Amino acid sequence: MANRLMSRLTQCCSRVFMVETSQMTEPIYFTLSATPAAGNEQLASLFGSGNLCSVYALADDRIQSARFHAHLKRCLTAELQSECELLHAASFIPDVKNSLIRGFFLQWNSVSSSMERVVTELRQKGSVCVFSYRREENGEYICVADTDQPGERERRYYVTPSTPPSLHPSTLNIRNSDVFYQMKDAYKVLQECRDVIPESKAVLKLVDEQPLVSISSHNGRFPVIVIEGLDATGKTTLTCSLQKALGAVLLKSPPQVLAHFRPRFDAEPPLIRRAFYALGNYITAAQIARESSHASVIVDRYWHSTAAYAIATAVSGREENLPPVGSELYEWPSDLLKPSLVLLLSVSAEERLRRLSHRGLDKTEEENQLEINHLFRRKVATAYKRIQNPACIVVDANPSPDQSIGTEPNGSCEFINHFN
Ligand SMILES: Nc1ncnc2c1ncn2[C@@H]1O[C@H](COP(=O)(O)OP(=O)(O)O)[C@@H](O)[C@H]1O
Ligand SMILES: Nc1ccn([C@@H]2O[C@H](COP(=O)(O)OP(=O)(O)O)[C@@H](O)[C@H]2O)c(=O)n1
Repeated sequence: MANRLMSRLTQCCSRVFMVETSQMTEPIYFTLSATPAAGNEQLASLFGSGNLCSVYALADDRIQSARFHAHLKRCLTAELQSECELLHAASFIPDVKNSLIRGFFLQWNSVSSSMERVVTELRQKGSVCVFSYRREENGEYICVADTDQPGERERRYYVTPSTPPSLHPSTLNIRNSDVFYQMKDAYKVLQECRDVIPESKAVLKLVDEQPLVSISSHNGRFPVIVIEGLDATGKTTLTCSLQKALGAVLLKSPPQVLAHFRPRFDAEPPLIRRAFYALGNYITAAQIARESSHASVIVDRYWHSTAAYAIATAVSGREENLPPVGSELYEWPSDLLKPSLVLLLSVSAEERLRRLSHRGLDKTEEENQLEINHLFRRKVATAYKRIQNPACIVVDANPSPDQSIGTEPNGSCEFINHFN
């Protein structure tokens, strides 16, 4: 099986390979070709020192592939932490959606017995594809890959520099791997996981029990206001105040009925985790449709959170790598109930950290990452603001609750004064 999948990686001449040497710089791109080609500075820096190989986890189905990729990362990180540098790598076909296959690029300097052992063990595994790289004395860069061709154990390729694609390759797989634009697509992922994650059945049952909500179910009798923002921007504080002030019903996404499943799905790779949160929005939508017929509804996080976090996590590296403004990836799902208003609470990085430190609650792994990773936080904030139809109105949430909260200079309304 792995050999067949390996062919998918190597025999396709139009495939481009990418190695990310740091979060802040442009990845290194190259192709594998049958004829020698001149290198460039980037390849020289990559091949400059030590031993190199790349590893891709491959399986026939997407659930196995996603879980195996996460497993491989855990193994490589645990086994090789001190001995080698683990870089993110990927292979893709430019402009071809869902062609991205993620992997790792390993760089190690000395002759390391555990590196040799791990690489040999990986080669023997059915679902791992390993490429070795070296620089020849004549200066050519060579990649050696196993093959499944009769009479041929391995094949040599010349590593050839490639120009960066116009859109960052991690955007190729977002649709239906990180963000789901119809309920049936997220539903399908959890259906495919039923055997490996039994909790999926219970989640699907909860989804099935909800009455079907058409996007026009919210007929506007009572307003539905969604409050969005990064952790500790004051969503819970504001939603509670609004609930009291407006006599509104308070809902959240994911809904309470899914709360105890979250730790289970938070531990899964993005494909499964994001499908879980996507389905949560549809359960919340059914609750919104029900409640908004007799009262105003305030919702603590909804679709904007699901999409913004998913896109910011899926897109590696710099903020510029995010899908551009107007990309179809920021569209609202065609079958998800729309709120009347979405407010995005925005606080400065300093104020947010101050609030987090006062709160002292347990934080999810992702939130810990947010705290140390300003770049990721900026990407989430930018993705929030690019989501369209409905777009969110940015609210300056820096003032304390007893001060007025207005919109940011580019915002469009003075939303609420003295919400306490
Ligand atoms: N406007 C505000 N000014 C100062 N502190 C605030 C404000 N809003 C919330 N807080 C405090 O910041 C922390 C995070 O607020 P919370 O409402 O739980 O945020 P979220 O729900 O967005 O994670 C809490 O300790 C809360 O008391
Ligand atoms: N509607 C939602 C809500 C949360 N989420 C995910 O859940 C995480 C934050 O949810 P949370 O409930 O811990 O956040 P707070 O409301 O505590 O700030 C984000 O990192 C998202 O990945 C989502 O995908 N969709």
